[in-house]
Amino acid sequence: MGLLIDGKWHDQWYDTDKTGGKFEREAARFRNWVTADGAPGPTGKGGFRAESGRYHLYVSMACPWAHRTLIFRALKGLEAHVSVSVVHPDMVENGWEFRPGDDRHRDHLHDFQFMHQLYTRAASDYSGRVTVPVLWDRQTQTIVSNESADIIRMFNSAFDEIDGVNSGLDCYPEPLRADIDAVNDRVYRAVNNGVYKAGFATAQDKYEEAYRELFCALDWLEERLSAQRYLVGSQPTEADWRLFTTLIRFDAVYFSHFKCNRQRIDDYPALSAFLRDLYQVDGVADTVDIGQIKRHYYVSQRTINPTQIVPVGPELDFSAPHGREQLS
Ligand SMILES: N[C@@H](CCC(=O)N[C@@H](CS)C(=O)NCC(=O)O)C(=O)O
Repeated sequence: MGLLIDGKWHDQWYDTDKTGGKFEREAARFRNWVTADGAPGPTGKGGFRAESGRYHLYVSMACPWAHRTLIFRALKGLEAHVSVSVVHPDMVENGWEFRPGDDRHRDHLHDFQFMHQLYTRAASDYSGRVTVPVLWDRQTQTIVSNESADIIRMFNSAFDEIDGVNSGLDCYPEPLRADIDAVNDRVYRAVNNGVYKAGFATAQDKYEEAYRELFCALDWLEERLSAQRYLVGSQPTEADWRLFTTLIRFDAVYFSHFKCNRQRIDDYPALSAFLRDLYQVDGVADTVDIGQIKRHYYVSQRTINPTQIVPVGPELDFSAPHGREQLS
């Protein structure tokens, strides 16, 4: 675990001293957008036109933020148009790594050994954390974006004119945007990032604050999902998928490793059925790898789990019936 300073790798854990033990996530630095015609998007510069075969996505199967992008790639039928490389789940002194020679964990474009080499290829003096996901442009040899919230919006619509893309699916429909944004905002703060705020806190009060905010939000989501099948509207939207990637990791990792242990998702009737409902959407199960998820957190975060022992349980069955059809 470390970061780049002026293009040089430094092995260091998150610095929570200056924030009194509170974990604060660093903002992503590459914020350009792929658009249908290459015009600039909401941030960054233009020149990134949606083209089949031009872009490459770097992910970890363990990472909830990268997971969002894999789900959108699958739902939108982008597999043939946006290629993927997967880093190895162990993220230790060199940060995210590839394993040249291991086809499952190779950098298919450069055969780099470390993810930080990709960042310095894009910006030789880069300072900051080296995170996944990354959307890479083969044409200009740079990082388009390392912000998952933006990448899923690009995948949702920018490639729609390309043959074979599922252009009929819109997970961020115009009339629902304000509601989706409002749900996203709370879910991000209290749930997606909330589990990390609890797990990475180095002061008791900061952990407890995050814990309370997290379960208060999960109670609110449970109530909302007891009356409706999806968080906003009558089809799954971005809001559902953004919640999904945290829920699927919760009982296996966040409950124990991050001490988010008031209750499991399995103990919430609506949230657990909602989780199974989304898991059973075509193409989604293939994006879920519980083995890599557990391995990454328990092995990589040695300040939390110094023995690096990976728990065997819990038993999880996301394929069981969800019974939520009648809520549609
Ligand atoms: N804002 C980023 C956050 C991505 C992120 O923090 N990814 C984690 C993995 S789950 C990571 O790569 N962490 C490495 C580090 O912080 O050094 C996004 O949503 O794309």
